[in-house]
Amino acid sequence: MAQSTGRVVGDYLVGRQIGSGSFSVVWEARHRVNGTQVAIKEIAMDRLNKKLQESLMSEIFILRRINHPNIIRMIDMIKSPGKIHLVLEYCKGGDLSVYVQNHGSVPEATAKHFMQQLAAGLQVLRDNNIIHRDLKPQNLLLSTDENDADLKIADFGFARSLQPRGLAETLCGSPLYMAPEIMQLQKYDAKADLWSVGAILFQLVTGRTPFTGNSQIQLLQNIIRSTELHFPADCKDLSLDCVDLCQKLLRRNPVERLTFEEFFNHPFLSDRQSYDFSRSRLGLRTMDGFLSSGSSPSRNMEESSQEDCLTFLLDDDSSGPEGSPSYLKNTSSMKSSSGFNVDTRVERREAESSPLKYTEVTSGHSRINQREENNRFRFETQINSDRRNLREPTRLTDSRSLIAPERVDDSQDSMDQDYVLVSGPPVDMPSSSSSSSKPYNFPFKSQSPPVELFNRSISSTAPMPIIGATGNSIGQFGSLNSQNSAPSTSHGSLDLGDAFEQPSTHSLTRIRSLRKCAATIAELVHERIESDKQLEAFSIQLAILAIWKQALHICHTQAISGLEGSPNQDINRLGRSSSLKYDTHNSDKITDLSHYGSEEISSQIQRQFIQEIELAEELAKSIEPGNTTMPDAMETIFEAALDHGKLGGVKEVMGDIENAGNQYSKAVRLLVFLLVEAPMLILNPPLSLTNSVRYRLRTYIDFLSRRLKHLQSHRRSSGAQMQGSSLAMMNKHS
Ligand SMILES: Nc1ncnc2c1ncn2[C@@H]1O[C@H](COP(=O)(O)OP(=O)(O)OP(=O)(O)O)[C@@H](O)[C@H]1O
Repeated sequence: MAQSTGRVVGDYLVGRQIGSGSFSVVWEARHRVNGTQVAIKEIAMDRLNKKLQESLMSEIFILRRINHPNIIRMIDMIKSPGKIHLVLEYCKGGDLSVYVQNHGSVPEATAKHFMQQLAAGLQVLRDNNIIHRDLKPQNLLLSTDENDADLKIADFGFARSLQPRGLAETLCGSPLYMAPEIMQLQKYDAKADLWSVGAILFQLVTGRTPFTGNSQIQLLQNIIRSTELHFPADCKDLSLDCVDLCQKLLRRNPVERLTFEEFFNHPFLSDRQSYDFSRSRLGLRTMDGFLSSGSSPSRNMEESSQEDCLTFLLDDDSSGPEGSPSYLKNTSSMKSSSGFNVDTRVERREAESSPLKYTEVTSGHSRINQREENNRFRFETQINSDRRNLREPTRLTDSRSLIAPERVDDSQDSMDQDYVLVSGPPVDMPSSSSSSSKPYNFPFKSQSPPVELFNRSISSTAPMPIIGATGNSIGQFGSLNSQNSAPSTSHGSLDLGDAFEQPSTHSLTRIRSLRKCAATIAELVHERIESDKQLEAFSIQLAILAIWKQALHICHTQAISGLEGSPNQDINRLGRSSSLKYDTHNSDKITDLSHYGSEEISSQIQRQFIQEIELAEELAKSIEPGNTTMPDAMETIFEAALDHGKLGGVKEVMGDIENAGNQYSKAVRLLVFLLVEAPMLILNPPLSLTNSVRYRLRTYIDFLSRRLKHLQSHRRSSGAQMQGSSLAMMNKHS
């Protein structure tokens, strides 16, 4: 019999504690009149910021709508000062993780029973357009501790949004059931839940998780490296159906993974006697005058498959109930925010990308043992790189995510955190025509700090697509050479995507451009490391992660058709660009891509990305906890571009044409990155450029390109002169 604490919450007498989560304590309790046993989840509201409070409300909203035997039932919600108590049906059997701990592997029949129950619960979620995102045994509660217990899905995204996966968790925890696309911060869809289902099934029947790793990085590496699903030797008796279901659920590529309909209809679950799926269709209830919706038995398969592929940004948990992590917006606009065809099928099991989000270890309630075990990654610190904190001291223990490159802030929060470029009349800008013929009239004032490009704004809340770049000088850069910074070579051609301010829509061209950006910016990181500016290096490194994440995203989503169907010539171009001299940081992996197919390119990018994460880890370790100000990577990059421009000017004055060209090229690449790629990256907050700043960037690029052209013609003419004199010499000698 539970020991009562003597505390009363509403009509309930609170008993012993039965569990705890990151932001909650769960108590066993009884109704003081009828004695009904319940679980009370107590949440301290003062620990939640506004966004999290909204997520909690979203969870409550979801729970109140649903009445189904396989979804934890919320009986009541009781508010008290500073606290919210969710009165939940009591699950005597505890959670499935305890069951698995106690039983090890379970007979297939038991696994099938749990899977059927889970499928029924998931069907309700599907009907309500809810993605759970964090399905794992700990979130599956059991009505009893018997084999035929009812399984109930619990924890709808609230805890998930409370614990955005971040660096610390990335490094210290191991989300054994999390879909790789979520780990990689890809856009993901409802199928992410199906990966988790596969991992849970695998564990039920084998007694162990399909993939392991002491950290999220290791786990991800293991998932990526594996070519097929390995069942332990002692699991030979598993039915073909069971093995087949595990394999089809645990496909890395969500496109290849089973759809929900296929899952629901899989032969392993087809024994319906023990469970009636149709119950799930009746699961909604009317509450608070709110009519349930979305229960549509007639939904056809096509519709369901399409919805499986609805994507939304990771951790889009910020805009109230509908924007909560667990609420799948059923709008067509969500279908492909990337603009790529997510339905593209591939023959291969492609490895996905892997940006890992940076967060904290703040909770004392971690259930993940590795956290404690892994001192190497003890990461008591949280560095907030949000640009909004650029000039504000940021406590390293802040629990906000670091870069969260996948995050798009909600409008309210980003009101005061987005930076846009200062509007107003362009300053220090020579006209293109005047600058073109005057060798030293470059727009970089060497003695004064560069004009501050990035500024706070309360007027911009969302990434602004670059539009309206018409017929500007950018289009003239085809002859520039920014991609090739090797001093000994000519300056080649500058890849500006489609020669406008939009990145190329061609996947390989875009990847190539991103790769070049990453390589150039990587130089900055190394320069900063060498001059012991770890914090700056770290913040820039996060931008590099965002770049690779974008590349991975391209591979992952469209690529498949884009890469495979791409002309060889483009692949070769990608290969040729590997001669970047300054690509030391990245060069070993992404080398000559011309020899590789799309799958290999994708895995190379993944490996590269993981390397970059490792560097970020290293840098993060060297940062002292405490109050610190996170530099703004975009500003740093801009300043570096100006420095290169200035230095190029100096070199040109000194007659060092080769180095002048290199400096100009680097400056151009960084500026092009800011103009073309950076606004398209998923940064937190996103980078928005005003027209005047775009104009300024274009003008700088234009100026530099003219200088480069000038240098090139100078080289050509001196080369011709040299040739002429050599010929004369040879003639003389002959
Ligand atoms: N209705 C319930 N009946 C019985 N036990 C429960 C119930 N709800 C939660 N528990 C127990 O309490 C534990 C903590 O639950 P809670 O939902 O607060 O956190 P969590 O989701 O497990 O963790 P986190 O919030 O960190 O993800 C659960 O793992 C489970 O063992």
